Amino acid sequence: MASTLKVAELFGPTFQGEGPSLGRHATFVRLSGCNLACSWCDTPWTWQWQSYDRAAEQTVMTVEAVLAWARDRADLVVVTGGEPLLQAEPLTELTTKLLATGASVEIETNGTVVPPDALLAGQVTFNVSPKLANAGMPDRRRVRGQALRTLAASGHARFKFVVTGAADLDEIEVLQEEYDLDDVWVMPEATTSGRLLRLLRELADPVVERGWNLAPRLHVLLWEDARAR
Ligand SMILES: Nc1nc2[nH]cc(C(=O)O)c2c(=O)[nH]1
Ligand code: SF4
Ligand SMILES: [Mg+2]
Repeated sequence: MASTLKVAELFGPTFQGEGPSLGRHATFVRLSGCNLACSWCDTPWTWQWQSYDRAAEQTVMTVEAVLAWARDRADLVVVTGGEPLLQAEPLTELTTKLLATGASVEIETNGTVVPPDALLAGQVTFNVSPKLANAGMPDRRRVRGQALRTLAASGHARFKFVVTGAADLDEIEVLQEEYDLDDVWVMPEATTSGRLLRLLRELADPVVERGWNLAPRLHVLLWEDARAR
């Protein structure tokens, strides 16, 4: 039987709006389902089935159909969610086939799931966003040592933290020390350009002092909270 993925949205080309590849021409595969429940989640239609109609928001597609949609659409394919690693097996098949077309592939993950060896061994880049206390869940749920250590040791991960103010930064420092995270990016929690700019200005000096990277959310600057941009 053909392997399938639960898909929330296919969109692009657009720009990678977050993290170290910010500004790159990219196309997006947004997978459905998440194992966390962040209070400020900007994609609740991928998992919040009390508020969203699962039958309307989730489409089961074959890996081949997703591949046919994504291939040759952009040099960079970003797979996001939800939490894409909840579908590790078909995700590995999809990304392996995408890489074989010559595309670069990034997976956005919340850093709580250990990727399978076949995915770690390949050329996929992981944009890992471990969640801080500001997401409103206990740390044992959102911080998973084995997953963070495996990702950090893979040589294919960079770490992007969603921050609601400068007071969150000490928490990142603790995680950086404990899990040996060497490529730290800070991103404001904002779905409007006004809040985004205010937080960027608040964060700039303290982030530069700590030797970290700071990036906005380009799609929010351009299109505010529009879906599928
Ligand atoms: N343009 C754009 N860039 C993104 N980078 C990560 C995204 C995400 O939702 O995970 C995202 C998104 O939704 N849009
Ligand atoms: S991990 Fe991402 S998709 Fe899941 S609830 Fe948190 S912000 Fe939303
Ligand atoms: Mg997002």
